[in-house]
Amino acid sequence: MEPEHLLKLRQLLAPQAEAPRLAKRKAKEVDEVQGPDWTSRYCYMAKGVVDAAAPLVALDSLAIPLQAPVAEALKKNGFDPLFPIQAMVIPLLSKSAEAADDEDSAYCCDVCVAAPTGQGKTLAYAVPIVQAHGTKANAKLTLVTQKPKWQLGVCK
Ligand SMILES: Nc1ncnc2c1ncn2[C@@H]1O[C@H](COP(=O)(O)OP(=O)(O)OP(=O)(O)O)[C@@H](O)[C@H]1O
Repeated sequence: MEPEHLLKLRQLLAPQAEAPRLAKRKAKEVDEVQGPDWTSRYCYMAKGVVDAAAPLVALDSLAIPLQAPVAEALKKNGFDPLFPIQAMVIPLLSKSAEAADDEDSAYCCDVCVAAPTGQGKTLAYAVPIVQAHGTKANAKLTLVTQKPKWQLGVCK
């Protein structure tokens, strides 16, 4: 019998006809996601949170104000208001970047952001990186992104 990981790999590489069935199963798994075990601070947003009823957040009302050039660039490019995940994650990561050297701070932590495709994760982590580098010559912010390329190919 084939080992499970090889079976999974084979399914992921299956021809297009297999894709819709696999995509459906994956979407179900997303609803039951468990937090990561490598950090106590993570943010998970349920599927469909960015719909007509979800409150968008005006840039100027963020818990921590953005640096003026960053806010200006976001507005100029049509990213005001922010999606909910951005309004949650940007202030948290900005504080986390500031507290990187202070191990006593509650914000000195890893942050895991998990949300279905299209919820605005890219800016949620990119904005704090730009901000951190704008204020500190030696900003300590490490980013690891996991891109489910196969899933994206099926969803989009
Ligand atoms: N605040 C915003 N206002 C308007 N459009 C936005 C905003 N934030 C992101 N977008 C747009 O929404 C789309 C989805 O955003 P993004 O690609 O960041 O989502 P994602 O969660 O990273 O998705 P994926 O998991 O596919 O990478 C993009 O076209 C992006 O330009």
